Amino acid sequence: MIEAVGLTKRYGAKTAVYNLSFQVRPGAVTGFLGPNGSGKSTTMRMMLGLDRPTSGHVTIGGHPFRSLPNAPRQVGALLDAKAVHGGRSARNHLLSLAQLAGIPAARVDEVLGVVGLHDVARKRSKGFSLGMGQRLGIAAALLGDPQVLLFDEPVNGLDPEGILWVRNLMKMLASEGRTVFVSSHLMSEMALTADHLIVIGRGQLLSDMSVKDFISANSADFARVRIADGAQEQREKLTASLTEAGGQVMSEPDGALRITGLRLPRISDLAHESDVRLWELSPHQASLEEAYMRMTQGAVDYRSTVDQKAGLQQPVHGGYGQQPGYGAPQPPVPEMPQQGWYAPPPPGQNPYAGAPASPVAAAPAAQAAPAAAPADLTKRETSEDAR
Ligand SMILES: Nc1ncnc2c1ncn2[C@@H]1O[C@H](COP(=O)(O)OP(=O)(O)OP(=O)(O)O)[C@@H](O)[C@H]1O
Repeated sequence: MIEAVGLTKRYGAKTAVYNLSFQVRPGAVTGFLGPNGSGKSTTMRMMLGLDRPTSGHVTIGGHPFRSLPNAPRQVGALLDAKAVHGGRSARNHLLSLAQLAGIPAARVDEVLGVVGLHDVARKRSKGFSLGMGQRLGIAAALLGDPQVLLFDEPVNGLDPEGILWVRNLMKMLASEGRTVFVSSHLMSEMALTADHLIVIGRGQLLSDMSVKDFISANSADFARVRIADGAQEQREKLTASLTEAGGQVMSEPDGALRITGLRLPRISDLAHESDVRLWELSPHQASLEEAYMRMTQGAVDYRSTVDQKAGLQQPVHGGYGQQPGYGAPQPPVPEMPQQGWYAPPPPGQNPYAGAPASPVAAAPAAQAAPAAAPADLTKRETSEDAR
């Protein structure tokens, strides 16, 4: 198990990590998420004794990394796949690591096989592609057959087959009872790989819960309703009836209706009572990406100025004449923001409201970051970064 308690790291005036406390348990894949610059790598470096906390501490199996006896056999990590002597072959690179840790040479060939690099094992790593470099980094992490594994962006640069392989590898390692802690920006991948999530923003804990709970806490389940193409009158009737019954109705880009606040049987009853024939009535849960975007948008430091729709938009009320399948103007059903990640808010929140003002405000009460955050956590001053 990995345990962080009050972990804080300052670089001069910059607070990279602030008062982080969490546990990473064995037997599960724990995803470590957060926007660029939120402190994930700094946290992992502190776990591995590569950076010293300003305050607080982090232990692995109850010990700080630096006092673990024969650490490479207990903890394997991939932090930076490029940290390899390019003039060495993959095999020699692993052999030198194995020698330092007292690991038999036979294990090197074993892990080369596991990561699929046996055919290029004697080639110099400087000629390796990004994905091959990642595989070599993963091989190094597996070398000591450790119980605890840390991976910083392990699928970076991997092709679809490689991504699938990493996914299965992580799950297999966890199913063997190991502690697997993995950072990634690929939400769709995390949704398939992780059991549990630790989410940080600007160095502070935003969330520590299962993937399922995370999605439920940061978005509402919704129903999708589709009625016959061109059935304009029916659409209006149904929208009015659903709204009257307390539902929130939004129009999806293809003309389907997205409904929150009403359960499926109720929607079905209301459609029946309104004499509206449905082509689709289906339950949906928001994706991890949608829930993540909703939770972290207040903690994003680096955002393109080209993105005119940063944050949740006030829905546009108005015509839908150009929507496919609808020749006539459509009723004034609010449109969903035209971003792929729009998620309805959790129950009880106004679906038309903007983004939460801060990551602290967005965090569930039990997981909220400390109220008294240092001043520089609310403002990113990139010029101070001395990396
Ligand atoms: N050695 C350092 N000196 C000064 N500032 C640093 C140092 N290392 C990290 N930082 C700063 O601390 C903050 C957190 O950085 P970190 O690399 O941990 O974030 P991250 O979540 O891993 O980001 P990314 O997702 O982009 O990899 C950033 O503002 C970064 O510039």
